[in-house]
Amino acid sequence: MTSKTSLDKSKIRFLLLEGVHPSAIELLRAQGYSQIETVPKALQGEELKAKIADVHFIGIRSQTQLTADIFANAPKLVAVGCFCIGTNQVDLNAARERGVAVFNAPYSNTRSVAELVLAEAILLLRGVPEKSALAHRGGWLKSATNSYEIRGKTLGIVGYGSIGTQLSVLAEALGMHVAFFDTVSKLPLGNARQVVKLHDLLAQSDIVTLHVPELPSTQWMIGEAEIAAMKPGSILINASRGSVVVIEALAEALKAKKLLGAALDVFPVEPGSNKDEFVSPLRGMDNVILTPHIGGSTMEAQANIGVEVAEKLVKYSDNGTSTSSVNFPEVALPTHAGKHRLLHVHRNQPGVLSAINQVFSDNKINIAGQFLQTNEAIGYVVIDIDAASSDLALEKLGQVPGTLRTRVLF
Ligand SMILES: NC(=O)c1ccc[n+]([C@@H]2O[C@H](COP(=O)([O-])OP(=O)(O)OC[C@H]3O[C@@H](n4cnc5c(N)ncnc54)[C@H](O)[C@@H]3O)[C@@H](O)[C@H]2O)c1
Ligand SMILES: O=C(O)CC[C@@H](O)C(=O)O
Repeated sequence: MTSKTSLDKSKIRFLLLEGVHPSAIELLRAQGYSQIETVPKALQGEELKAKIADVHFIGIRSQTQLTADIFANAPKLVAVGCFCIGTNQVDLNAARERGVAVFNAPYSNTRSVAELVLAEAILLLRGVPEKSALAHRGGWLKSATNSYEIRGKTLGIVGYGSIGTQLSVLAEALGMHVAFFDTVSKLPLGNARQVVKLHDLLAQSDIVTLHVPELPSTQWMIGEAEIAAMKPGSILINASRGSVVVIEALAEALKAKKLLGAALDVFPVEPGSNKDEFVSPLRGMDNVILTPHIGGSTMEAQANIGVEVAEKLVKYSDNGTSTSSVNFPEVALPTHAGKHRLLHVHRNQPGVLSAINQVFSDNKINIAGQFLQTNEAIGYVVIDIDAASSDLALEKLGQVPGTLRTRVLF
């Protein structure tokens, strides 16, 4: 071994925020990583900049905003683990520009969200939130008025992805009719049917539930006009992102009794920790279920997410495998026993690959294995070579125009 460039595992620092499940920490430790700092809440601003400046991997959930400014203060950062589905809290382009790979857990909490939504639909159709709140204040509302079975009702799902489809199957098992709206043509499961226009879906659903990602096209997609298009006496459920619903329009519709009730798990502004105050125009409305962004917060989901994302970070750290990254070219790599592995992340521009190959031919370095994948913005080349040449090759690769980041593993 001649090189001192591969960072020893004992020096690789992880920062895990927002109460990432201990299963992640256990897995990292079992894989030989010992420098793991945990913080139970989200960090922001100067506090986040100070912490991220020194770490190689950061783990977050939905509250920590990783902006271009934050990435500019993270010179050592190799990868981000989002211990959740949503990645809207991360500036994925800024990460990519710095050669930082971002991973998430696209499936582990989907069942938890689907179960919560169904439970809320049942409780709201029975008027349970108001009846329970009244009973807590000493009241007694034994009445069938505005109480309905879920059987035979139409569930309108907006966004028929991992969560929407699970919900579809579970809802049909309870005897519901399912209709959905999605911008992409989707195979309907069971007897579900796709509706072409959002407003048509809204007009025919007894319960509308939102399962779209946060995107420019989904921002405020449910506003005054959409709520007006909903059936009188119907229910709105949002467990997607707070930016999807215009909360003031919803509050007005609830006050006007246009809607029977609503359940919200996500909000335009959410407290960063359990100690901060939750502020919303929906506070105090007994026919509204308000939950603190816990759609995916079950012991099962969090434990699975901890393992899933930690495994992805370990694979990327140990071996360079970037499979299922949300912003990075995906490369599944074999082991590299006996060889040094060079990782080169570069802008996807003409001439970079030939310049890389030139480094090896000019310096007479034999390539034992080479792997390449590109996306529209960056390229990721992995090259296995003999240990004796790795210091020189790494230095030369770093000088190739268009280079964003280099690493060596052995
Ligand atoms: N409340 C929680 O705790 C919680 C937990 C998990 C996920 N989520 C949120 O739920 C979202 C959905 O999760 P998923 O796993 O089902 O995602 P997914 O990517 O599998 O599915 C999203 C679906 O929305 C569709 N879509 C995109 N834009 C649309 C538009 N403008 N109109 C209609 N459909 C559109 C997509 O085509 C896709 O089918 C996540 O992005 C995340 O923000 C919240
Ligand atoms: O656990 C969280 O903070 C986010 C959960 C959910 O919104 C997700 O995107 O998976």
